[in-house]
Amino acid sequence: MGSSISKTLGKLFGSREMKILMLGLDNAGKTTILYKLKLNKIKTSTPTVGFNVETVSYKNVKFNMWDVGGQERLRPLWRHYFPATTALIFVIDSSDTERLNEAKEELYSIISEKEMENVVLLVWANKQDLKNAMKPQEVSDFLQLSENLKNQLWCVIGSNALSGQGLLEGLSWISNNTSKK
Ligand SMILES: Nc1nc2c(ncn2[C@@H]2O[C@H](COP(=O)(O)OP(=O)(O)OP(=O)(O)O)[C@@H](O)[C@H]2O)c(=O)[nH]1
Ligand SMILES: [Mg+2]
Repeated sequence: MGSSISKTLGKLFGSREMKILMLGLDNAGKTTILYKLKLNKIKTSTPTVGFNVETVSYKNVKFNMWDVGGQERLRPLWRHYFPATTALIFVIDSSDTERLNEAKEELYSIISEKEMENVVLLVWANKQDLKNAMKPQEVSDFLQLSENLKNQLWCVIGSNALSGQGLLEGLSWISNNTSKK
């Protein structure tokens, strides 16, 4: 009841709420991104075992952001977080070129799931501040999304979780590319 009233009010005032699922290999920067957006602070984080969830409000949208641990032994748990996801954010450490192929395989295994076929996909090519980081376009080419994702909206944006560069741009892209109904 309360939730349906708030949804109706939300529609009147143009605000929306959506579930965002943030995944990616361990050490990609997911938790750092979450708390930079939520608190504008760099929280020294240890690897996530389980998940963190925070609501980030931006431009009349409440993004309920789920950040799930990315260590290999935890990845089989990812699918439990799929239901009701509007947007998938896949975070990549652009300086970890040795594990880029592993990241690509994990990304494709997520988006090939039936439950995820209608989500919009944002890839944050993170750690752009590092000298050896691949540029967003290089990450994008490597992932071959334009060849393989014909029916899904997707975008690759460079980010630096420490300074916040690229983070709000990513949320804006999600907001602009999801239904306003
Ligand atoms: N230089 C740089 N370091 C970053 C950036 N983003 C995150 N880091 C660092 O990368 C390390 C891992 O960050 P986390 O946010 O814990 O990574 P995670 O993706 O949550 O890892 P799991 O919880 O194991 O899945 C930390 O030491 C962060 O400070 C970035 O944009 N630039
Ligand atoms: Mg984490």
